[in-house]
Amino acid sequence: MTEVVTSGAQAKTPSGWRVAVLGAGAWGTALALAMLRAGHFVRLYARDAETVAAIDRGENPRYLPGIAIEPGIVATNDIAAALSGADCVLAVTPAQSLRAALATAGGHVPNGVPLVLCAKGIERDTGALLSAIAEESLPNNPVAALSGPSFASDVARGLPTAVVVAARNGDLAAELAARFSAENLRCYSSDDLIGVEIGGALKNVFAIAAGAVTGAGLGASAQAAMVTRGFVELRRIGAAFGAKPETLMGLSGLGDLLLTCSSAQSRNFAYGLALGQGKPLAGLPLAEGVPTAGIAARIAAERQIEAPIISAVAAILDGKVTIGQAVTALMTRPLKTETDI
Ligand SMILES: NC(=O)C1=CN([C@@H]2O[C@H](COP(=O)(O)OP(=O)(O)OC[C@H]3O[C@@H](n4cnc5c(N)ncnc54)[C@H](O)[C@@H]3O)[C@@H](O)[C@H]2O)C=CC1
Ligand SMILES: O=C(CO)COP(=O)(O)O
Repeated sequence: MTEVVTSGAQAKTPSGWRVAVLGAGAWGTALALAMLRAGHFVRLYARDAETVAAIDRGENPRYLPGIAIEPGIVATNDIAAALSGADCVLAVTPAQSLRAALATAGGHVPNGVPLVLCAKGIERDTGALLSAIAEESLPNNPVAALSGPSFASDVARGLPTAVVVAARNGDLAAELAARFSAENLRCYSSDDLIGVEIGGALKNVFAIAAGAVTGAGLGASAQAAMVTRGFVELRRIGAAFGAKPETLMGLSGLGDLLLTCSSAQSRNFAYGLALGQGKPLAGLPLAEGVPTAGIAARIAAERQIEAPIISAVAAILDGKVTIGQAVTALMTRPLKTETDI
């Protein structure tokens, strides 16, 4: 599976893989840089020629403004060229575009190579987890997920970051984690694919809630209460899907909640902030929690899982209730034992 490429900036170490990254937005570009630094030969697929040209110039101003893209990444808008001979594929489109992206990529992904899902979300129309979409779209490729507290700009700048790589096969997860790790990217491994996916998908919904709490001026105490009780909902939904509780206590659950519920650098938090401040929402950058909130609320209702914060976020986003009404409803719910998970 490995090949030593000896020419120019694309030279790779003997242990380097040919890694294809699908999606040249903020996270795809950051991960392409991380893979390059880990010694891999990287091809980055962008749908538009403009992004390819920008990356060739050493920048991606639309998605990672102000960050220099090191030479060595081969950008292309030719999907066949991006995937030809790949040892590993990273899918880094938005969650709602994954199915379409894999349909385009499908015939070009070499059989048997791992497909690593790097998006965070649940498919709005079907309720499918991204691993289910991947296993359906590419049945001949083992599926993994990379998740955890990791802002694209931090990773692109090479700041120290820890993530988790999960696959149903723990040996595959460990191999991917070892191959992806580099000086400033520490990858833990896990065999709890579903737990890692659910943590990454649902934290976005709570990040919107956290932004809204801040934007509406409800105070730091409300913020802490919301994140804590949100975590309870995450654990309930995770349990219903068979996730291990310790996974949700890890980087892809608690870790990413801590990051994105406390920083306006998070696009989901920023979306909630604008919502709480009554500012316009149109034109804001991708906030994966928006489509995920509605479907997560539906899944919770169908499975009779108590998830009042997720339901409140979905109802606010649908314009069915105001933030004030949602807070009143949450505060006046029947009292209960805290440990009643
Ligand atoms: N930006 C971040 O800090 C992080 C993002 N993520 C996750 O990664 C996913 C992608 O996020 P970003 O890259 O930040 O979004 P982005 O909005 O910066 O970029 C999305 C990219 O996907 C491309 N795209 C959309 N549909 C496509 C398709 N069908 N085929 C090929 N490319 C397609 C777009 O052209 C764009 O370049 C999201 O699920 C997000 O939650 C995860 C960790 C960190
Ligand atoms: O998932 C992320 C960091 O771990 C990025 O969060 P946002 O999509 O909210 O910016």
